[in-house]
Amino acid sequence: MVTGTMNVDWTTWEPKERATLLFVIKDGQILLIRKKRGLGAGKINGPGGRLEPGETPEEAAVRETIEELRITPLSPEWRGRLHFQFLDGYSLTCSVFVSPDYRGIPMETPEALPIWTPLDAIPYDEMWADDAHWLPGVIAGGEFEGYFVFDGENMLSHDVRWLKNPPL
Ligand SMILES: Nc1[nH]c(=O)nc2c1ncn2[C@H]1C[C@H](O)[C@@H](COP(=O)(O)OP(=O)(O)OP(=O)(O)O)O1
Repeated sequence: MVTGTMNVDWTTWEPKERATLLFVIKDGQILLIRKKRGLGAGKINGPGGRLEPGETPEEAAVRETIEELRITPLSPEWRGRLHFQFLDGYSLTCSVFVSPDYRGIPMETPEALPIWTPLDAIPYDEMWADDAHWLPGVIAGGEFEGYFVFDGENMLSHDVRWLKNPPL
């Protein structure tokens, strides 16, 4: 439930939509995208998008990566779940996966431009504001649940709970 002061009761919270993010991490680099359309157009992120009816999050993460970059991510591992409440009432949950390998060659599509990025040079200032709070821990091998309130692109609150391998 959402109140005027935006205190969110996450125990009863239900997202309006479900989506995914997938990061291929290989040879000291992470495969990011410049998103060309949809929610967060212009930002750097991982490939991903909303689930289609009947899909599991893992199936959607693989499908979206094929659609956006023309590669097939291999052995995706579930690493976390993001919960976003927006002030305008929109809400979204997003399952995060990591793949250690892939088949194919990343290509630009109408949806995304692939950007191989060294792990020590991730451009957090061009990404959604929550990413800096959980992506370093995911790269370090952690699993998490993250809870965020946004006003448009402005992050109002963040709470990241590590389930496994919390970052030091
Ligand atoms: N605060 C946030 N931090 C983050 O890292 N990713 C976010 C985010 N808010 C949304 N996303 C990502 C998750 C998901 O991959 C994507 C959902 O955006 P959209 O609903 O626009 O989906 P797309 O247009 O990419 O795909 P379709 O569902 O195929 O239309 O945006």
